[in-house]
Amino acid sequence: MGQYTKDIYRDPSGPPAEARETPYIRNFEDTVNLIVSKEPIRVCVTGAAGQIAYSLLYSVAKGDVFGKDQPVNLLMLDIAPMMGVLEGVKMELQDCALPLLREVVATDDPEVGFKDCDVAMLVGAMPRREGMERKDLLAANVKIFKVQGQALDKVAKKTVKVVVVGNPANTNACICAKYAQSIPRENFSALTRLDQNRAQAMVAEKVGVPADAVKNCIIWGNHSSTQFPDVQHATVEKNNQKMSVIEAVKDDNWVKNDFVKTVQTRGAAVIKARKLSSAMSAAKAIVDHVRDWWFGTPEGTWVSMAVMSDGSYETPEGLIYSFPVTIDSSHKYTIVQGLTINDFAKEKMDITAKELQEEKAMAMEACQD
Ligand SMILES: NC(=O)C1=CN([C@@H]2O[C@H](COP(=O)(O)OP(=O)(O)OC[C@H]3O[C@@H](n4cnc5c(N)ncnc54)[C@H](O)[C@@H]3O)[C@@H](O)[C@H]2O)C=CC1
Ligand SMILES: O=C([O-])CC(=O)C(=O)O
Repeated sequence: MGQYTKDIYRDPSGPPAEARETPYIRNFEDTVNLIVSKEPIRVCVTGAAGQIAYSLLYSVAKGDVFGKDQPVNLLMLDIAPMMGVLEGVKMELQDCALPLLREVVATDDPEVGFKDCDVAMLVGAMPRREGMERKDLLAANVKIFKVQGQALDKVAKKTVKVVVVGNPANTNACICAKYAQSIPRENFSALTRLDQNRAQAMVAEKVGVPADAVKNCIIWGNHSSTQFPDVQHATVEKNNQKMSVIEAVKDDNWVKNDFVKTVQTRGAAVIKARKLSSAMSAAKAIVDHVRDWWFGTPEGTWVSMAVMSDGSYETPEGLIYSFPVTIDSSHKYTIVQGLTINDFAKEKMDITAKELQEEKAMAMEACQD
């Protein structure tokens, strides 16, 4: 056993000696050996001094995303005035004494933050306040993603997986990919998992089942109030019986109106109540998004990710549009094909595509100067 393993055994918070003969401890030893033998991966979180990152960093460092046997080096990026705060976050992470956490870097230089990174979680940007739409942040935020795209292009691994969270997330991801030409476009995504989780939880409450009994809700399009949350192909398990959500809910009016509107405006409702935008639920959604990208989706299940459109479902190519995807064990996602799109859905999907086209045009212009 290596030095690191011995240190864990000396740790008073480790397993009691009398428990070492139990099957649990044999598993513990296996896990420790795996941790010792695996190379750390490099994970960058931007906006690391902000509120989403405060939850997210802990989840990443304790193994919720990349597994309990995968060591991580955390690269935390924020802007110069936040370096003092970031030092505090770094101290707290160290004080958690997490066995998977190896190196912690705090920096305001994107080329340091993205150096050789395997995964980049781009959270850092200005959040909206009450009364704003996410696209109102475009002028302020889009240039951040131009600079970060250029830095990723220069120093990140070419296999880096990027998830953009900072709003307007889809368009920021589009700009980031554009300025990182040496990295495949498929490696860029934007977060719509929070919308999916909201939709799933809302349906579960309506039907009276736990959230994980609801599967395959879809978010189409933009992470904005034009997104289309769609349960036409979703299923629910109730009393050991699997059925379609439409059948379980038995309320077409709710599905087409209240449900859609509530998911579309949930972010604004949280801001109104908290005077700050969603943070805990956003961090949880980032964990879900990246974990599924890393490990793959379970058989028969798809998840929503905003990815580069290839024209599927007649969406304009070259937009970062949210689709249902399945993911294999080699981190490759595939847009689910062949779903029936009725007239109601088609109309909603076109509205959100149009908004994304407009945002992209505005973003390209903002990046010229
Ligand atoms: N896609 C989604 O589902 C969601 C997106 N968001 C968005 O995430 C973003 C972050 O939200 P919060 O953490 O609540 O905001 P926050 O204001 O608490 O933190 C943002 C952090 O980003 C930093 N930052 C600003 N410019 C930066 C740059 N160029 N490089 C690195 N860091 C930079 C700030 O200094 C700050 O520490 C916002 O744009 C918000 O609208 C929030 C919730 C959900
Ligand atoms: O609404 C916002 O501005 C923050 C966000 O993206 C969300 O909560 O979905």
